[in-house]
Amino acid sequence: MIEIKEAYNRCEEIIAANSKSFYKAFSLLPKEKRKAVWAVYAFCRTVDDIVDEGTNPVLELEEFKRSFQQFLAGFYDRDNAMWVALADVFENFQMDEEAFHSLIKGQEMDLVISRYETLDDLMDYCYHVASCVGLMLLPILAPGKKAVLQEGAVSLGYAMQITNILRDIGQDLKIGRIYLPKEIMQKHGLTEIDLQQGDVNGAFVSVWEELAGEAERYYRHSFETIHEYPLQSRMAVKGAGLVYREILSAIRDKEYMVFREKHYVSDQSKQAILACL
Ligand SMILES: CC(C)=CCC/C(C)=C/CC/C(C)=C/COP(=O)(O)OP(=O)(O)O
Repeated sequence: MIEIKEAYNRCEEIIAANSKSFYKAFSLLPKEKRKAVWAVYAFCRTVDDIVDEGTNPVLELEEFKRSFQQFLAGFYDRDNAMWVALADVFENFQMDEEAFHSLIKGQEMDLVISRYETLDDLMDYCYHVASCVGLMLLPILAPGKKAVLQEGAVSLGYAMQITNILRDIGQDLKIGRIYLPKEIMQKHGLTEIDLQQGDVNGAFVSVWEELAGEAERYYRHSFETIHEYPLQSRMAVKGAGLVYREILSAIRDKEYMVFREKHYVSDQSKQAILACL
């Protein structure tokens, strides 16, 4: 049986090793909230890893869904840090179970869908894999404020996921996935062959910028309600949003070279953004 303190430590290691941006931004939270975010991150990472790295992802995801149902009924592996920490989170906060189910559904979409026809189709995917993370975190970040903050949390998830997609175009192509909606590619005359050839042509930049514009719009919309968060959480949420938004600038600075490289926000820029909050 793993001790609760040890369980949270393990979740901290998971977020620190996998997402420096989120780790840094959410370190601005008070301890109890920070630890809860680590546990939610560990849950998201586990589901994501099953889909991206599992040997039999369909089967493993089914198994994971069963484990989550069992967890909700109070039965879970006491040797598993994620479940132990998450059980503590569910005890201390009014967690939104539906959001957890929706996140899993989003990961299932990744197993069966590798192309998106319309922007609406893509946003439905973004809702499941990222906006739902916002809804999972909301009861921790802003207890009792769902009514006023839900829309902003969903928007921030949309914005971040579009950013993530625009950063990971090359990596996703390698595993056979194209998230850029066909209707937007067609509008600008970008073909799948251009993408496969890693051609940063005018059409590619137009598609990229159209989606970046969508992301920017969602970031702005989410920031409109930031004052509704309790003071303790405000800087962390705004910081996470600003740091993630900065990825778009980092890619523009590198002239949209997303096919062979992954662009990060430098530690210095992260520091500068967080210091200005
Ligand atoms: C209210 C609120 C806080 C809303 C935001 C919700 C949120 C944090 C969504 C995550 C979206 C996203 C693109 C995650 C990538 O994680 P990753 O681990 O792959 O990150 P990486 O970019 O560091 O690789």
